[in-house]
Amino acid sequence: MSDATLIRGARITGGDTADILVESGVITGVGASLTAAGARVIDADGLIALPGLVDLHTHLREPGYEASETILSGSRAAAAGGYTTVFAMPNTSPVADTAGVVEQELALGEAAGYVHVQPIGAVTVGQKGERLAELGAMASSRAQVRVFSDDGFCVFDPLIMRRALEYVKAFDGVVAQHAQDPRLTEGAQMNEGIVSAELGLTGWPAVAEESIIARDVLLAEHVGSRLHVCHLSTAGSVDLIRWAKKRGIAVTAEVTPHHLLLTEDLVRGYDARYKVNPPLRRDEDVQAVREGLADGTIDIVATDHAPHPAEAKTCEWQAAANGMVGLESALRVVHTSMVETGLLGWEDVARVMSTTPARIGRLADAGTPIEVGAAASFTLYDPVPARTFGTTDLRGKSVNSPYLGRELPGEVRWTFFRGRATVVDGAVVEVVA
Ligand SMILES: NC(=O)N[C@@H](CC(=O)O)C(=O)O
Repeated sequence: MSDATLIRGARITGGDTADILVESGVITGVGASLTAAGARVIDADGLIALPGLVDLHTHLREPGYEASETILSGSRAAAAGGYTTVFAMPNTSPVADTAGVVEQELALGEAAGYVHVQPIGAVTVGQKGERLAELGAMASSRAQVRVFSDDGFCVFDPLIMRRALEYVKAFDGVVAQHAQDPRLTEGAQMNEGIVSAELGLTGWPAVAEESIIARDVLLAEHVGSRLHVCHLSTAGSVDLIRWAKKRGIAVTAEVTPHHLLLTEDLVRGYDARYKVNPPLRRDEDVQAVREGLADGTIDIVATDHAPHPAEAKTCEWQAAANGMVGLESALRVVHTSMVETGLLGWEDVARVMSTTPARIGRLADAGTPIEVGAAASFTLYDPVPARTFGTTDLRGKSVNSPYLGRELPGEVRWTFFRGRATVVDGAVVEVVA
């Protein structure tokens, strides 16, 4: 029997309409009026075909915090959002700071089968910031780690940061920095500014992010290495990255969907779903990160999907954990914040949510355009008008989404990972067959 799938009439990356033929996990045809005897036919009229999304910043919580998420549940959430690759942050228990842990994560991702789970290695042992982890061993392991981060913590010691930047050059790796001066943010609960003063909450000042970015772009220039800045959130940070790129420094930067849409004003209700690190910022910052993403200063959108159990979120603000789930909503949030505003077209969305994150993470077989010969990893997105985002839209283990009850456009209708459907007509498949 044929394993072929014929997708009829999708708008390729939001542009011209064409059929897509998939056989044995590979795209074997893109064009008008394709035929394939015995193929399963999918009517994609009105749907936008995008290369499978690639998330450079996901927290999957396994090993160690499986009550919040597992590699399997997070993979399902990813597929629901149109993703075919997620880079898993190392703040697990044990921390992913050895070849053994990253290989275990890789294997669990393969067993789940929904997306490629690409482990990120910790920069320092136990993410404690004191001495370098086994970066070389993780790079040469079966997981072939190329991205290293202590995300959740800043690599604060400048000498350790310098050594990490120097070390990863040997295998074309990149250090993804969580830019947060820990001293300037001790006890911080939200963005520092007028709202924090009104609410009497300890502030997280923009300068705590900006001063680390300034230091690190200079270090990256000094040692001639690649630096990636995680979840950039302030107007000043955008200016610094713009300056660094103009100077020829090899820096890339990401923004999260929530920093493209939400502001600190939401904290006024003390609903801990809006508590996140870095915190939601001012409207001026949201405008600046949108412009930065539109003009290429910011390279990518990354979710910072951070699942937490109900008890860590349905409590008083000060006791609540930082973090929001984001895999299932990311494309819809980018649709409303960047496409509906005219700041990005769908080709740009494919670039910032698929092609460039794969390139930064040095994954050759992810983020590839929808063309003959490429792996059949893509998503079919229906740009339907806004409807209420609800718990049925969430497919992971945790429900700490800031969008519940909010109107968002669009719907992921189908996702294919290496030729196999992971989302079928809006529903995540139980088992990837
Ligand atoms: N982004 C978040 O708000 N939370 C992250 C870690 C972190 O960056 O603090 C998490 O792992 O929960």
